[in-house]
Amino acid sequence: MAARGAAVGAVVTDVEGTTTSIAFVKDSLFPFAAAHLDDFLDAHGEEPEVSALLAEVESEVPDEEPRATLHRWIAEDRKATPLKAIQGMIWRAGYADGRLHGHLWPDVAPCLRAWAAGGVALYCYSSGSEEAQRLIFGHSVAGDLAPLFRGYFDTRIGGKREAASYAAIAARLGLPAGEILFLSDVAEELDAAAAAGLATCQLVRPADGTVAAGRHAEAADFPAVAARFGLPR
Ligand SMILES: CSCCC(=O)C(=O)COP(=O)(O)O
Ligand SMILES: [Mg+2]
Repeated sequence: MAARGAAVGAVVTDVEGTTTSIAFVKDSLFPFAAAHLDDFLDAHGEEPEVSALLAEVESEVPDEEPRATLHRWIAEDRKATPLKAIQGMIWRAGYADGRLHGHLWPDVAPCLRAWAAGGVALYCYSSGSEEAQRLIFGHSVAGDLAPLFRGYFDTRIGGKREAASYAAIAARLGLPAGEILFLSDVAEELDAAAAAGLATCQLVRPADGTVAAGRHAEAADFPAVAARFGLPR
């Protein structure tokens, strides 16, 4: 269960299912990446950054062509770090020319603005790459929210269901773990954060069909998070 009483100095938020609808990620972002993967690899596959990511894919699945592995991983919604990095690079062009706009639930932007203005340090931790996180907030339906965030963490720091990842994030923030509030829709991620000493709150958004786990504080939207944890409003 979430710690109660310690003032929240920082909020670390998940994206899919927390700030953003699951449908946007699954029905817009992932199909966009799948549709443009081949063209992207044809154009950029020899560039050092991309070829290093392809080598990572190949080292994980040596008996399959990396391009086929990436297509399969997209279809399976695998949270594999090199896939996530390549997806972010593909989405970059879509956000830049207006084919993509980052979905945010309407309650999210006003709260993020109020929390940042009130001195709460905002961070993001998602399976999506750091670039994908900057893009979704930087090109959001509510405008450019990227300046509100002090930092972004992806699975390069560790998996979202591992307590060590949250301990590493707390160390990077330089705050006691109990003063950091982690928001997510996924109970196993919240379990890991709580095991590292972070305060936790599960976003249980009816529109996403999230099921309450019953072992963390719960909120249906960001204003309810603010009310529960005494955040600026
Ligand atoms: C950061 S936008 C892309 C989201 C994504 O690729 C993903 O896998 C969602 O994972 P999350 O950890 O935000 O639930
Ligand atoms: Mg999520």
